[in-house]
Amino acid sequence: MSREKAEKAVNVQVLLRCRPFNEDELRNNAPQVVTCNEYQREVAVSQSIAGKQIDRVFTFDKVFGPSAQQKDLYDQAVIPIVNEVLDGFNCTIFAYGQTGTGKTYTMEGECKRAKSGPNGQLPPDAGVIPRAVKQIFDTLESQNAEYSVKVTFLELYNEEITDLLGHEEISKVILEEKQKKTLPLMEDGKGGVLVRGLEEEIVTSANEIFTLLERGSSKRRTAETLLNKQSSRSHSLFSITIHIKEATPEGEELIKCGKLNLVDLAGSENISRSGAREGRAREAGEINKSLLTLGRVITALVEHLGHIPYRDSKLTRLLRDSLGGRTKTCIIATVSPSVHCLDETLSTLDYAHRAKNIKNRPEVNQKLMKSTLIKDLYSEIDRMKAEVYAAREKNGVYIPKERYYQEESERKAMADQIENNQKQLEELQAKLDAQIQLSSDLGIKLNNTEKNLDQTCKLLATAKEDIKAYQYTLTEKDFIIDEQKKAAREDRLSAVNRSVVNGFQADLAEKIGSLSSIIVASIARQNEQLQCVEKLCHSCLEVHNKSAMDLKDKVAATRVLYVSHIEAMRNMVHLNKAGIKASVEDMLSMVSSNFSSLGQVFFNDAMQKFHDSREHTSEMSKFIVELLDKIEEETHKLDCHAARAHEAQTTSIADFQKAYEEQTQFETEKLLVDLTNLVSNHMQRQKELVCLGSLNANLQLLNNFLSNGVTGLQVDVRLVGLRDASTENKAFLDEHKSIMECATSDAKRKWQAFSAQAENYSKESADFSAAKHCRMELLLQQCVNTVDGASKHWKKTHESINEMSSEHVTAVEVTVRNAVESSEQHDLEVGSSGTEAMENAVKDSDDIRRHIDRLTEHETEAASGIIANVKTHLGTLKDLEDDHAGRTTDIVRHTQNTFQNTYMDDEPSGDTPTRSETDVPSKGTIESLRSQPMEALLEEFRENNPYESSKELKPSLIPRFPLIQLN
Ligand SMILES: Nc1ncnc2c1ncn2[C@@H]1O[C@H](COP(=O)(O)OP(=O)(O)OP(=O)(O)O)[C@@H](O)[C@H]1O
Repeated sequence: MSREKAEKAVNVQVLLRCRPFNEDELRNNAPQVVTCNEYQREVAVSQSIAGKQIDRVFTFDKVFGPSAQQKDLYDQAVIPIVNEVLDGFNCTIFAYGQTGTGKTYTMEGECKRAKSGPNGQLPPDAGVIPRAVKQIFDTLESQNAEYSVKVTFLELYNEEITDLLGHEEISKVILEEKQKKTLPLMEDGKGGVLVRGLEEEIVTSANEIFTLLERGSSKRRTAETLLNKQSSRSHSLFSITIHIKEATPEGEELIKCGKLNLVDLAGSENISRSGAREGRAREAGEINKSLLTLGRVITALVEHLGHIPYRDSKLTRLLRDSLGGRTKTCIIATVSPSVHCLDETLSTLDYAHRAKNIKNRPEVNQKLMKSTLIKDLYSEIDRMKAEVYAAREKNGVYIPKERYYQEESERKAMADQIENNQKQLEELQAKLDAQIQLSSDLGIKLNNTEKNLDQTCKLLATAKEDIKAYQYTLTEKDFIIDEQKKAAREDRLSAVNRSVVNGFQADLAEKIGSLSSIIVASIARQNEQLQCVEKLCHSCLEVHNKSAMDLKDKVAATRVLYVSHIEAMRNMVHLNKAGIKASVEDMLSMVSSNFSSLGQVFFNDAMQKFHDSREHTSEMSKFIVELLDKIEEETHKLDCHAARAHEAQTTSIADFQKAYEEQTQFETEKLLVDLTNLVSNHMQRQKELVCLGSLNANLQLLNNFLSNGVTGLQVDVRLVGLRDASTENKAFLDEHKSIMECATSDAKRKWQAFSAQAENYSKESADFSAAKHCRMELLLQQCVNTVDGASKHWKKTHESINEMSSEHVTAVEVTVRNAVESSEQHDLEVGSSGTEAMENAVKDSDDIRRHIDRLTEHETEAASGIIANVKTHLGTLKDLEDDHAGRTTDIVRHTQNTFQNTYMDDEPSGDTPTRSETDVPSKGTIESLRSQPMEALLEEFRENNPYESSKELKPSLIPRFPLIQLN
């Protein structure tokens, strides 16, 4: 192969299509074993081999999974091929796969009547053939080219070819088929095949081809029924040849030629699976012949063997150019996803995978000039005529010279090869004979060796039996000797052991006695200490109770004090009120007496003034009454507040006391219960003399518990509550004091205003009196002459009026001053009583706080006492524990010493020299020997050790350990 040609070589393109599950598979719920990865162009097949799941992965040029549509496959894989046909290449597409995997579906499609619809669209199920036809015609039409298209549609069944486009009546075809069985095959001059009698239909439109296809398919179906053919066992070949007219720039006409072969192969399954029986075996064989030859052709092409067996089947002869020739080839392998087809799927995948390695050297068909083409056709006709003539005349086959020479040389080469093979065969035969001779010699030797081996084995068995008997006798002897030796040694050792054990027992009893007395003493001490703790707890409780009682008394006393204070204040207020009321009444009565003593005639104006003054006085009196009411109200409020404060304090103290008592009681009870448990646990543990370490844990528990008890007295919270209540009281009293101060200053102000006004009134009335006096003097002067006697009288009257006025003013002044003084006094009293009450409250609060502090101190002292006590107790227990530990270690050490050093048993040691004591037996030995003579010993030995089981010693003869018996 030249370099240029090798460069042009292209691999056969192999696609894989996996169909979806069919209804049967879905109904049977068949597991899926094929997985397609279209993107990676991989197909994975899951196999279960020896219980292991193994995946085999195959890679192809393109992979179409179950969901791939007809259009997808066509667009991605076939369109480029059809374009190449239109460019003048010859291309072939094979569909290869097991029956029922979709070869026909892929090539033809479900819709046999694949005629395009009104808008030229094909149905979605249309396969490769209708789509290719449509693409070809669409392209030619769009190019406005001059073209001619020819189609052939053949069926290859049982190595017989049928033209599916023949115009004969079906019955005629069947008759011909039955008579001739086959259409004769002639070879053309170029190594291709010419099928005589085939009709090449010249068509002008896609629809015409669809009609022809339909006719061909129906012919096939009829033949299937009438001739009992099975379409799955036939190969179908649809070819479409295109001639397109082109013109050179010089105006010469050229013909471009391209051919597309679309082959739907028979089912690839083996004969047994295809259901071939008896009469059909030949048929199946023939089918296989085509497929097998196809496989062999592929192998030869892949392995670059010199001879490619195209001629061995009609299929390979028909498609010779598509396999390793100048044609571009594509194989579509079809598989099922189901586990039921696993074997066939794997075989298809292997087959298709191998086919990937076939290399073709596609060449574009030379464009022929029309004249050349016509010339060629004429010469073709001549050649064919010559062939026919030669066939008729020579009653044989006409073969062109070149072909003859080529075949002759091939034949010669094959003859040479056969000769070579023959020689190789002979050499191999000689080698085989030599090997057979060698193996027969070896067989004889092997027989002899086997015989020898049998004899040796028998001898060995006899020797083994003898050895066993000797060993038994030897063991018998050993046993007797051992028994005799043991008896002597046992006597001695048992005496020593007994004294050691007795000594040890006494020692142990003494130690245990002293230990138990120590434990009893320690328990008594612990009891004492625990009682001490209990007492401390009781005293603590008493202190608490006493403190609580004191607190109660203190609070009650405070309350009484408060009540008495408030009562005193209330009395004082009443007193003041009564005094003020009385002085006002005095004043009123005085004013009214003055009023009555003045003459109605002369003192109308003065009366008016006095009337005003009385109104002012009554207003003042009202104000004072109001003031007193206010003071009373404030006092009442103070009283209420004091009662509330007292109540709150009493409640909080009672709560505190209750909580404190409960907590103390609970803690004490818990403490006692825990202590009792602890003591009983401890006693129990002491008795068991083990687990001394747990004492520490118990003591730790006790310590924790007591510290919890102390910290559990949460008095601070309640103290804070009391303090808050006192502060609240103080704030309230402060507020009350400020109210009282306000009221007092207000009253003062009013009194001052009132007294000023009263003074004014007095002055006015004095002025008024003076004016009257002057007027009266004038009148008197005028009437002096007339009323002498009356002069003295009026004088007296005037004097008496003056006197009365001054008296009246003085009396009012005195009254007012008294009222002011009493008010000030009252103010002072209220102030002092408020201060006193406040001081009392503060003092009481401080007392309570101090009392509680003292209480806390007492408690802390009591708790520290308990802790100190417990610490002492802990120390004592630690000493106790150390003491116990020391003593226990003594016992253990002593025991170890006794059993490891002092105690001895009947264990044979290598150090003991072989003594001659057997010769001089002790008394005990003699006795034992007397009671057990040799025969008896032998009998005992044989009874315990029958000859068959002489290898195993009876348990009684196994040496015992010294402690087994003691414990
Ligand atoms: N990709 C697919 N999508 C949908 N249906 C499919 C597909 N492939 C095959 N089938 C269906 O599976 C059934 C068998 O398919 P088909 O007749 O094409 O198989 P085959 O390989 O040509 O079998 P045989 O060797 O017997 O001719 C048909 O009913 C077809 O419609």
